[in-house]
Amino acid sequence: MSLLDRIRRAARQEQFLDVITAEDATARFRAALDLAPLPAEEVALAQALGRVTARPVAAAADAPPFDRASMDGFAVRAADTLGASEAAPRRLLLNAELLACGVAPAIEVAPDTATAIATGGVIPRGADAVVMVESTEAEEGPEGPVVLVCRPVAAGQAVAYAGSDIARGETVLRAGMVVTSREIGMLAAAGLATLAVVRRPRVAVLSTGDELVAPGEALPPGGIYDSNAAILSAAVAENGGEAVPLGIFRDDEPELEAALRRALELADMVVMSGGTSKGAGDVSHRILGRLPGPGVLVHGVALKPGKPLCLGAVGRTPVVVLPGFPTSAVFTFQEFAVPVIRAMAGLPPRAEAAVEARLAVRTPSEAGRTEYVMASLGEDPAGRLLAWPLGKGSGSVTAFSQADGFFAIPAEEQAAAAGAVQRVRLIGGAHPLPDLTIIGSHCTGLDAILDLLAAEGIRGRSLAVGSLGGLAAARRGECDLAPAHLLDAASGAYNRPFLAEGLRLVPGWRRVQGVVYRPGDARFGGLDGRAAVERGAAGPGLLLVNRNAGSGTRILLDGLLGGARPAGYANQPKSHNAVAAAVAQGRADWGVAIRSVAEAYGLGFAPLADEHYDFFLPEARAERTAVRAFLRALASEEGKARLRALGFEPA
Ligand SMILES: Nc1nc2c(c(=O)[nH]1)N[C@H]1C(S)=C(S)[C@@H](COP(=O)(O)OP(=O)(O)OC[C@H]3O[C@@H](n4cnc5c(N)ncnc54)[C@H](O)[C@@H]3O)O[C@H]1N2
Ligand code: MOO
Repeated sequence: MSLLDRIRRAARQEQFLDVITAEDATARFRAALDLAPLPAEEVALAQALGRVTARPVAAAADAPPFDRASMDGFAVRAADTLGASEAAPRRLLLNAELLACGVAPAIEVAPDTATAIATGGVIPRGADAVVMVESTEAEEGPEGPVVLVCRPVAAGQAVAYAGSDIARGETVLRAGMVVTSREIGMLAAAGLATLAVVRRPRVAVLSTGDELVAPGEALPPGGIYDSNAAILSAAVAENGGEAVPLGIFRDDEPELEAALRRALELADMVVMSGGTSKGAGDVSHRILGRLPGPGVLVHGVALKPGKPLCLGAVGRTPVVVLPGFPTSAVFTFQEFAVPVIRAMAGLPPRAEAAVEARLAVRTPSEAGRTEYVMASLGEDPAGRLLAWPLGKGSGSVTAFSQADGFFAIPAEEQAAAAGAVQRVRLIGGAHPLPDLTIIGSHCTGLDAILDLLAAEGIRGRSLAVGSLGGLAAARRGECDLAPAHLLDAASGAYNRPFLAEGLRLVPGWRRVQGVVYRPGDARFGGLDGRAAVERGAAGPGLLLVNRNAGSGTRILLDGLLGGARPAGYANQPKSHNAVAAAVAQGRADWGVAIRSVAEAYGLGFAPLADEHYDFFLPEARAERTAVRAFLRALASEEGKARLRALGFEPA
C-alpha cells in the first residue's frame, strides 16, 4: 500500500451513519435491547454483599422465634407482683428450674410462683413478665426457696415476644436492593442461608489502538497507557456489572472481528473504545455487518465530548464502541452504557444530583453539538457556588476524573457567558467543596505543602488556570490563594508589582530557571545560562521550544533574546514539562524550564535566573482555618525541607 493510500485509510472522514441528538440515540439503542434484569442466581449469604436482590425476600421464621426474657431475673405472673414494695415485698415460691438460654421450660409458672430466667431464656407457660434480679431478694422459706419481689411489674415487662423483630412471612428485603452488611444480618436472623440475586451482567471491555500499552509496561516512543480499559472496568463494577477485561487489540479488522466474536460469546454486553472516527469506525460497521443484526444503530451523536460514539446490537446483546479520547469515552459510557448495565443488573437508575452554580469565566463552545463542560466547584465571596470549567478537553483523563460535575452548553450557542447560572450535574453525588481553594499556577512544590495539610485532614484543591487567571480570581475573592510567578518586565521584579487592593502577597519559594538541553549535547555542555541562550539563538540547526505568551518564562527568554526569533520560536507549549519533554524526545534542542523539571527528565541544565513562586491571598480569606494551616505548613521546617528536596528554595 502506498503512503498516500495508508494516509487515506487512516484519515478520519465523516463516516458517521447520521449525527443525531443524544435523546434520539438513547431511544434507538433502548428500543433494540432487552432491558429487564438478568435471571436470578442463588448465592450463599457470605457471597451476597453488594449484590442486587432478584425478588422480595420473606422471613422463613419469626425473630425472636419464641417469647424471651430481655433481663436476667424471674419469670412471674405480673398480677402476683401488684403492690409489691421494699417494705412489703411479695413472696413467690421459686420453681425448681433455671431457664438459661436454650433451655426448654418444663414447669408452668403457677400463681404465686416464679422461675429463674436468664436474658434470652424462653418465657415459660403461665408467666407474662420478668422481674429483674435487682428488684428481688432471695431467702429460704419453710416451703423451700422463696423470691421476695420488691417492685411490681406490668404484664409484658422485660419480655420480647415471638416475631416482634421479624414476623414469619414478613417482607424483609424488596427486589432491586443492594445488599449491605445490614441486609445480611436480617437475612441471617430470619434463618436464610442463601439469597436470590440478579446475575451480574458480564461486560467485555476491549481497547483498540496500535499505540496502546498496558499500565506497568514500559512506554515505547509514541505509546500511550490504556487508561480507558481500567476506568471502564471499574465503572462497570460500580454499576452492578462484572467486567471481563479482554485487553488491547490492534487496529486490524480480522483481529478485531475475532475479539468481538469471542466477547459476544462471553458477555452480556460489549464495550470497546478507540478508533470510532477514523477508518476503524468503518471497521466496526463492517464487522457488525457480518454478525447477526440489527448491527449499528447509531453512529455519530451531536454531543461533545463523544460525537463519534457508535451504538449497536448483535441480537439483543448491546455493543458500544466509545471514542478513544478518555474523557469522551467515559462520559459517553456514563450517559449511554451505564443505564443499560444498571437495568440488566436490576438496579434503579442512578440517583442524579445537581446544583446551580454561576460560571466563573466565559466558556466558548462549538456550535452544532451540545457541549458538556467538565467543571470544578468553588465559592464566591458571598458563599454562592461557582463553576470553573476544567478546560482540558476530551483527550485528557483528568477532565472527567477530577471534575465535580458538568454543565451543558446548548448546540445553538457558541459560548456561555461568565456569571451565567448553570445547572451542574454532580459526578459521584456528594457535595464536594474543598476546605482550601487554590486557583492559579500549579507547581509540584504546592503538592508537597498540600500533602502536609492532607495529613491534618484539610482538603486543599488546586485549579491550574495560570498565574494571571489566578490573580483575577483572587481579586474577585473567589479563591483562598492564587499562586503566581509573574515577572514584571519593566522592574524585573516578580509578583509584587501585580499586587492589588484587598490582596496580600505571601512569599512562597524560588525556582531556578535555566536552559535545558539533552545531556551530552556538546553544543551546550559547559556553557552558563546566558551563553547557552546565545548559542541556541545563533544556531544553525538548533531548534528552540518556546513558552506561551504571558508566562514568566517567556518574558525572561524574550528579554534575553532581545528581539531575535530563533528557529522553533513559534512552538509555544504551556508548561515546563512540555518544554522538557520536547527536548528530551528530540523534537527540539533547547528551551527554558525550571531545574526540578530538568532533573526529572534527566536533562542538562544551565541556570539563568531565580523565578519567584508566591501566593496572592485575599485579605478577606486570611483568617480562615484552612488558610492559616496552609501558611503554617509553608513556614514549617517540614514544609521547607520538602520544598528543598524537590529543588526549590523556600523564601
Ligand atoms: N479530522 C477529524 N479528527 C477527529 C474527529 C473528526 O471527526 N475528524 N473526531 C474527533 C473526536 S470528536 C474524537 S472524540 C476523537 C475520537 O477518535 P477515535 O474514537 O477514532 O479514537 P482514536 O483515534 O483511536 O483515539 C483518540 C485518542 O485517544 C487515545 N486513546 C485511544 N484509546 C485509548 C485508551 N484505551 N486509553 C487511553 N487513551 C486512548 C488515542 O491514543 C488518541 O490519542 O477523534 C477526534 N479527531
Ligand atoms: O466527541 Mo470528541 O469527544 O468531541 O472530543
